[in-house]
Amino acid sequence: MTVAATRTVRVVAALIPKPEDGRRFLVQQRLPGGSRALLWEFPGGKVEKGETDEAALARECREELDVELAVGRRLWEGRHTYPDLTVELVLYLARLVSGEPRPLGAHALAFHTPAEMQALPFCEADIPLLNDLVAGRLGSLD
Ligand SMILES: Nc1nc2c([nH]c(=O)n2[C@H]2C[C@H](O)[C@@H](COP(=O)(O)OP(=O)(O)OP(=O)(O)O)O2)c(=O)[nH]1
Repeated sequence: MTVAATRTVRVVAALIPKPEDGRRFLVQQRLPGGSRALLWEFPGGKVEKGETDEAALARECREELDVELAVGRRLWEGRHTYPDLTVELVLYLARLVSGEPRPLGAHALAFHTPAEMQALPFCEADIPLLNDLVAGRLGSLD
């Protein structure tokens, strides 16, 4: 039996605290119809060739949310293999510098606490991340 190797992509994601409310963070619901349809995720996307993680995250959030971000420290990194794709997921702390998030590339946007996120249907790659976030294992999020 041969097992086809899936494509591997580096995906950067942002943990963005709600302004004036450090307990809640921005999450987005994926569009219907595509891969991982209607599952929730952190804003971000694939890193392009020659791009830094920080530049990719700022570009994705400009394109998908119409906001400018200040990207801070790396919080978490993990790998997950879906049937179609292997994702190297890297989460960064980020702050909104300007703009109000708009769902330009998502079905919905919401601010939630980590415990509330655990009750949502989230992308599988994020489950260990959410466990660490809820348990306070990502360190200071200020
Ligand atoms: N932005 C983001 N993507 C995530 C997370 N968790 C997770 O599994 N992913 C997956 C979903 C997508 O397959 C991929 C991100 O690719 P993308 O944002 O460019 O979205 P896309 O719809 O073009 O992706 P795809 O069809 O190629 O899978 O990583 C997350 O927390 N944030």
